[in-house]
Amino acid sequence: MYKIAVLPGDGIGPEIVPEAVKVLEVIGRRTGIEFQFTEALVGGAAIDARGQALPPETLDLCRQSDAVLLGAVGGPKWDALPPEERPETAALLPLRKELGLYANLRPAYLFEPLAEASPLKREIVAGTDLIIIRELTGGLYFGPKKREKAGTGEVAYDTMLYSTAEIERIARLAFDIARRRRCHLTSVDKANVLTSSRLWRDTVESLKGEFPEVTLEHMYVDNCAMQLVRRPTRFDVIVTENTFGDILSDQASVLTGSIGMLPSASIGGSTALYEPVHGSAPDIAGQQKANPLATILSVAMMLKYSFKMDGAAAAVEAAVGRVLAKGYRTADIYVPGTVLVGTAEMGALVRQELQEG
Ligand SMILES: NC(=O)C1=CN([C@@H]2O[C@H](COP(=O)(O)OP(=O)(O)OC[C@H]3O[C@@H](n4cnc5c(N)ncnc54)[C@H](O)[C@@H]3O)[C@@H](O)[C@H]2O)C=CC1
Ligand SMILES: CC(C)CC(=O)C(=O)O
Ligand SMILES: [Mg+2]
Repeated sequence: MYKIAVLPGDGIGPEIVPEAVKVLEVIGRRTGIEFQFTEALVGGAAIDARGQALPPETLDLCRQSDAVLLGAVGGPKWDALPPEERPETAALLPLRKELGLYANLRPAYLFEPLAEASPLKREIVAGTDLIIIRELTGGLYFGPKKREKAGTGEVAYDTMLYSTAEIERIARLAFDIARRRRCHLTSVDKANVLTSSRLWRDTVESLKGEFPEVTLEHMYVDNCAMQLVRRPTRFDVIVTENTFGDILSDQASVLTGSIGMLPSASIGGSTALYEPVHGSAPDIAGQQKANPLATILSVAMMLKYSFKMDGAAAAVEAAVGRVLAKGYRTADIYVPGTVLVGTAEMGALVRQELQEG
């Protein structure tokens, strides 16, 4: 029996998360493995109900669970709160830090039927299969920060701070993942300007002797942003700083058709967390327009990484592939000639394929 903490959060979270839970229920029935789901409050929903974005009982539940499934947090309703109370900075970042989740795995894989859904040309995106390994508990989002009065105005700063140990552990993980894929690792930094990037580059470089089968290259983040849309198939594994990885993965999602297709796994602690790469999408929340596939593919990652159920993970991915091949699309990946469906309908189609497959 596996215990799963379910944190729907805000915006489209409560629409997409149930679809992923129901996929796990099908897997449970198919394999005889019991998944026990316990729901908890996080983000704006927790602020409204409990007065704090990450209630202690939510954190306790996550610590006691075998895996965490998260929707997304944040939205205009809570944007005016002081930074230390906002859903993003008071729930999401502390949750990742408290659980020790220093590595965020963000695969950008193009399901072939979606080549036309990308605004980029088919010949550019065809064959896209890369993974961004984003450092998740250090860097610019976690370094010392301040905003204060200065003269007639204000000054503010954030700090991109890394230790050798933090860079070594994420780099080793990235080398290891590259070793199991196509043996090509791109370390992305801004070492021509940033001191922390120079430490990053020196540290990654110092480890390459441990992984002789992996080809290592270094690339500046601005160039990487450009190469990603110019020739995405040149990339296999990308390892990078927290903020750089956050930005580059949203960009990489466009190669796959939509940000609604990009799953993620945050690992490194005793309990891993799985969530779509996108946010709470307040512009479409409550309208059954959200694409649940990023969240469904996130539970495929849960099956693989937390429960070592590689066959079940592959079955979920294959079911998603077949639904797309049959022409069903949520609005974000719709093109003329395909069949427009809503969030729950897309979830039901995946479950049907899983049951039949
Ligand atoms: N992990 C998390 O909890 C994250 C939370 N956020 C928060 O989410 C809120 C909204 O942020 P945005 O910058 O608008 O980013 P967003 O990722 O929520 O939305 C960006 C655009 O992508 C679309 N989109 C996102 N997910 C989609 C899906 N599953 N299906 C179809 N379309 C989808 C949205 O409709 C929107 O047009 C903010 O409060 C932000 O801080 C943002 C990113 C991650
Ligand atoms: C609050 C942000 C750090 C969330 C985000 O954009 C992400 O993790 O992708
Ligand atoms: Mg992001």
